[in-house]
Amino acid sequence: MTLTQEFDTIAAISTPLGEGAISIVRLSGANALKIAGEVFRGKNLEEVASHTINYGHVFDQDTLLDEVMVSVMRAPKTFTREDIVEINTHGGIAVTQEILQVLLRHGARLAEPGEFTKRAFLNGRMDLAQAESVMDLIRAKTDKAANIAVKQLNGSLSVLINSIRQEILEALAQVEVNIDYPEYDDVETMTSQMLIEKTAHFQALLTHLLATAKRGKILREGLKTAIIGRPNVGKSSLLNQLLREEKAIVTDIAGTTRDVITEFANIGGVPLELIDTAGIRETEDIVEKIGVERSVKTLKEADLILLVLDASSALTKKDVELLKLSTSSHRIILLNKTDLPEKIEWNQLPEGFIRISALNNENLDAVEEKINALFFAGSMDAKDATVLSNARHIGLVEKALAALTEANAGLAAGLPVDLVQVDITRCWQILGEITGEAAPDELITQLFSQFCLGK
Ligand SMILES: Nc1nc2c(c(=O)[nH]1)N(C=O)[C@@H](CNc1ccc(C(=O)N[C@@H](CCC(=O)O)C(=O)O)cc1)CN2
Ligand SMILES: Nc1nc2c(ncn2[C@@H]2O[C@H](COP(=O)(O)OP(=O)(O)OP(=O)(O)O)[C@@H](O)[C@H]2O)c(=O)[nH]1
Ligand SMILES: [Mg+2]
Repeated sequence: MTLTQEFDTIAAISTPLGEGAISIVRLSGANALKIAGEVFRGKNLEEVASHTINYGHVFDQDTLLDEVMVSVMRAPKTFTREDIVEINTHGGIAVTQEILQVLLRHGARLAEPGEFTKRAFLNGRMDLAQAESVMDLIRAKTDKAANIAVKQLNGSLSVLINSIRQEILEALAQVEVNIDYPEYDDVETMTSQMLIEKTAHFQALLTHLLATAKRGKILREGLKTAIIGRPNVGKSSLLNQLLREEKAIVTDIAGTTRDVITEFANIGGVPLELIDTAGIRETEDIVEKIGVERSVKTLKEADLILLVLDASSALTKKDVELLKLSTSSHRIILLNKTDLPEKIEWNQLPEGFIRISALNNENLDAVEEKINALFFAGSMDAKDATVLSNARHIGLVEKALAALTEANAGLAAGLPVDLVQVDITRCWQILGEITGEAAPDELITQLFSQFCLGK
């Protein structure tokens, strides 16, 4: 049984400030019931059963403030592990603020941002990764991002990190045993061999976890997708089709799109940040020239390139150049205008192109399927996989992996075991910062300060 820490009683409005049906003012701490009882007229809150909701009125001295429902939850089975009282008021800025103010006058202290969740963490109800997931969940913009966060709230990442840390600890303990009780003369060699295998194993685990970070980032931020091609091949028409909306101007004049246009589209649950670019060609037009330069830059920064070619004309020098320029990245080649007689030389194209007609909305499903296959290879449906998505966690796993890589290389180069032990211990320490087991106070203060008020 963990003992909770003693803190003063805090209060805050836990719902968004605005006109709504109901707002909640929350109290947490040893005096929550006493303070609420002083302003509430109805049943005696200090006597009602735990986890009940109670009807009554809130008064400021003799002035009636609101008709309310009050939830009473006694420690330790609560979100913060302290006594919690939640006053459900009529949603409205003035009423809710007034009730908060009267609670403050009766001895509660205004909570800092994230302080309820911070107490849940400090009182051992959840670890740091779980607490952070509360914020990730609130900020999630798509259902898939929310799905990652709620799994983390349930402890999936913490369980994984804890088990890796435990394995590392066991390996380190084995080193101690070998050193203290050398049964064989070549104990140093044996220990070193064991650690080479172990560190390689841990490297594999962390590398695997890091690989999920890319997916997490895409789901959170969207996939930067550049639509490129020479003028007039149908890039803007494709953008409009994927958006199912006439966003970009389409004309038969080459050089219609002068600047980069960015729009978000939801393609099979994957948020795409679609970037329509100015057709790439040599040009003397100064405005178009800047547009073309930006297109080339966009192409270099994109996660995905949709290279559009005109199937109704023979390949041009520019097409060939663009094919070369875009090979290194994730690229899908689209042969557009297949509704017209085709003149493009198929045999000069790399395999895997898709024939479409942006004009007639033909075969765009195949484009969506290909995007999913390229980035998620079926893994979008792997609902139970733990995904790294929080930037702080990604950074720490990278650091932990670097420490292991150093250890492994050191062992391979014949460094003494006790030197390498330092790196492995550091890796264990760094991973502990994810769950908060080895997190410095300043970090904790800073993390929770980014929360919203009342959380
Ligand atoms: N009204 C209200 N709704 C809310 C919250 C809240 O604080 N108040 N939450 C706040 O984020 C979320 C729910 N999260 C919660 C998490 C744990 C406990 C809790 O009491 N845990 C106890 C076990 C309770 C039981 O099993 O009966 C515990 O862990 O000991 C409550 C809420 C979302 N909805
Ligand atoms: N037949 C046919 N015409 C198309 C197709 N897609 C686009 N077009 C036409 O091609 C012309 C150019 O289309 P846009 O979408 O403006 O081409 P773009 O690549 O954005 O051109 P720039 O912005 O100038 O680089 C327009 O007249 C479109 O209607 C298609 O699939 N079939
Ligand atoms: Mg265009």
